[in-house]
Amino acid sequence: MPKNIQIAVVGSGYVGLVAAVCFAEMGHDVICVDNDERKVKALQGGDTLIHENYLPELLQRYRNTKVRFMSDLAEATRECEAIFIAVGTPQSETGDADLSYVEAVACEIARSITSYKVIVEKSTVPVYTNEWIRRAIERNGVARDLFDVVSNPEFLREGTAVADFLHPDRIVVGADSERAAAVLGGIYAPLTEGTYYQRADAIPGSCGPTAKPPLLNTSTKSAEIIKHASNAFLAVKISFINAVANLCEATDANVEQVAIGMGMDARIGPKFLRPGIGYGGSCFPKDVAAFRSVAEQLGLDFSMLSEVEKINENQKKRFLSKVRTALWTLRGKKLGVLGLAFKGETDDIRESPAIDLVEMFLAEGCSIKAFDPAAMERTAERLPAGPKLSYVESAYAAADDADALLILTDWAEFATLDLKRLNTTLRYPIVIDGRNLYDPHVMLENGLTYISVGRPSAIPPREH
Ligand SMILES: NC(=O)c1ccc[n+]([C@@H]2O[C@H](COP(=O)([O-])OP(=O)(O)OC[C@H]3O[C@@H](n4cnc5c(N)ncnc54)[C@H](O)[C@@H]3O)[C@@H](O)[C@H]2O)c1
Ligand SMILES: O=c1ccn([C@@H]2O[C@H](COP(=O)(O)OP(=O)(O)O[C@H]3O[C@H](CO)[C@@H](O)[C@H](O)[C@H]3O)[C@@H](O)[C@H]2O)c(=O)[nH]1
Repeated sequence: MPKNIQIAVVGSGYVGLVAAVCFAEMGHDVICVDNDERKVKALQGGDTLIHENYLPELLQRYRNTKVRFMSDLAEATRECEAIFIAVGTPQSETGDADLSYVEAVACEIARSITSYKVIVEKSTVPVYTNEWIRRAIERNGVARDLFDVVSNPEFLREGTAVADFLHPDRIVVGADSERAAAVLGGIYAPLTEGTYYQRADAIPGSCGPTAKPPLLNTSTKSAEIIKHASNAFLAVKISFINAVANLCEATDANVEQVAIGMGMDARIGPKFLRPGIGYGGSCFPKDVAAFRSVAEQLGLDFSMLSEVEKINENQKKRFLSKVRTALWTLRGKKLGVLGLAFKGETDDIRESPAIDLVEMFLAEGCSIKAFDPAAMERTAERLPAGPKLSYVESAYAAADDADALLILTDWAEFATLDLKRLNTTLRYPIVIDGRNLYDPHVMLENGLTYISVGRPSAIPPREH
């Protein structure tokens, strides 16, 4: 029977908050610490602050009981055996990960250690950070036998964060001490022993009642590299398929068919081969840059990653050119925009290619009516509404009297629009889709001119 462990999670953002409620769901007692008092109060009051499936239910179930929110890291450190650091590691001006938040937390933890603690690096950090945290804690006068630092990278995706956390493909624990590895083994035991999945009220996901996700024990450095290498590899896949999509456009081939054919090879796999306007979000852009920077600092040539970044940037420019070609000119054009978040099912707009494109179209003299099911409030803080930009309440309001409708985010609801209604709402029946959400035949049948990514310009007959 897995035992209940006292856990502190520092940072209550996308990773910290999800980890905190999921650890409670796994049976542990959790203190979630944030130095943003406003967030702490909101969470104590039951406001999730971010848009994630299952998060409201879990927060409601455990808030102020098995998950307590506070800003006092010293108290949390004293009470808990394992302390997960889940604060931001944004990109610095040089491309490196900015580790100042991690450092501040490590030093604050060090000042409160009086008994053995496992400090867990959950934030995404470059190789050697584990050693660097350890030295920072020692410099604060903590005896070496009073703590260990473990690397336990997180692989959840936004939008499916809770299900991903509770149904991981793998759990990676990088530990240079058996004692610390055993604590982490205990924390994840409800998943690795499968007891969680036998519960009738378990959050559904990929692991069925008999599943047991593997826990991979590694060195701390290997764990750190696993995280950066995994994100960089996924970014490679996306840029690769985007480059193939461009080749398909040049030859009137169909990238969707090409991706299916490639993905059927078990060595390649079908996932992360969706072409579009490029990857965004708070992870891939910064993690690819940080991994490239690590290689540079080690004197190694990993220029492949610079190419990945270049292709990614270029995808947005190609999309803009497509819209320009379809409308002859951009100046003065009225565009309906569907999607502002960096991907569907999230309200996160960090490094969103959709927002980059909105800014590019505004700079070209277009006016925009934009709709996103969850990200409009955040976008309006960055790009306030004005004479050229308005935020509207539905996809059809965005399309109303527009010269073209652009699909920039792959929200599920954008894939099931009433096409007849769109046709009559738009000024010109043109849909330019940066996410390939529609079958071109269906668009044609509904009288819409449809332009997407990596598919033939003239629509060939339906395939049966
Ligand atoms: N977002 C994801 O999908 C994802 C997935 C896997 C890994 N990661 C990594 O996890 C880390 C966190 O990412 P995030 O998206 O949750 O970030 P976030 O910005 O949403 O949340 C970070 C939180 O840390 C808090 N914080 C900062 N300094 C603090 C301090 N000194 N004490 C207490 N709280 C403090 C902030 O107030 C904020 O609430 C990053 O390293 C990221 O790369 C993110
Ligand atoms: O085939 C694809 C898949 C994704 N994307 C884009 O890539 C970006 C990232 O998507 P996704 O990976 O689903 O979202 P994240 O929440 O950023 O998750 C990534 O980044 C996290 C933070 O490190 C990791 O934990 C996850 O494993 C990793 O998938 C988004 O802009 C997507 O639109 C594509 O263009 N094509």
